Amino acid sequence: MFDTLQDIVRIAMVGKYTGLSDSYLSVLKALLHASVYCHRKLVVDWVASTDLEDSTKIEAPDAYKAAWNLLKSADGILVPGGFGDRGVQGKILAAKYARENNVPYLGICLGMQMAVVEFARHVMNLPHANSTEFDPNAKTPCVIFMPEGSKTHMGGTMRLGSRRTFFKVADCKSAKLYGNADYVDERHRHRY
Ligand SMILES: NC(=O)CC[C@H](N)C(=O)O
Repeated sequence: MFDTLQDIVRIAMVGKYTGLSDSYLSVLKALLHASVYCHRKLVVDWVASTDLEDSTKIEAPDAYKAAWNLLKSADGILVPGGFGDRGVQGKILAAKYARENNVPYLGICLGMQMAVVEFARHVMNLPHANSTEFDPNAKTPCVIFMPEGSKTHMGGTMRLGSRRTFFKVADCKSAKLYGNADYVDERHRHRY
């Protein structure tokens, strides 16, 4: 079926492990299923998020240009999960580009958290907005350590596995995405 598809859909995958597609295997499989459903031939362009950053413009201008060209030719931008602050600025830049240019953006875990930081900084005019994962003393924390976790036991404290989330707000956009459900069971793997 995949081989018969003609029209291409380009997805820019902006992450850290660009040389290691195994770590994003489930994301790639989901994209493949979704693209076949939409009768599109999936092309995934891997973009190292650090290559989108200003420092790369100076240190490796060709890599910077190539990364931005890939991002700009994408039909959709996906920023998957991740840990650690390397490449985080590039993820924020990708989210900003997507928002300003109306390119569909899917942020998973860290990718979603960075879209929140981007929106807070550039739309809500909160320049110090950050996740406390990257700045524990952030003046405007907008992604915070989950109170049920323990700061002293890293690794063992992640919110892992299925968890029920209730939609409590009337006319809630997230609830609509889930067909106006009262609650949703989602898989978690994060500390913030
Ligand atoms: N799965 C993830 O992407 C984790 C995001 C972030 N590092 C957190 O711990 O919340």
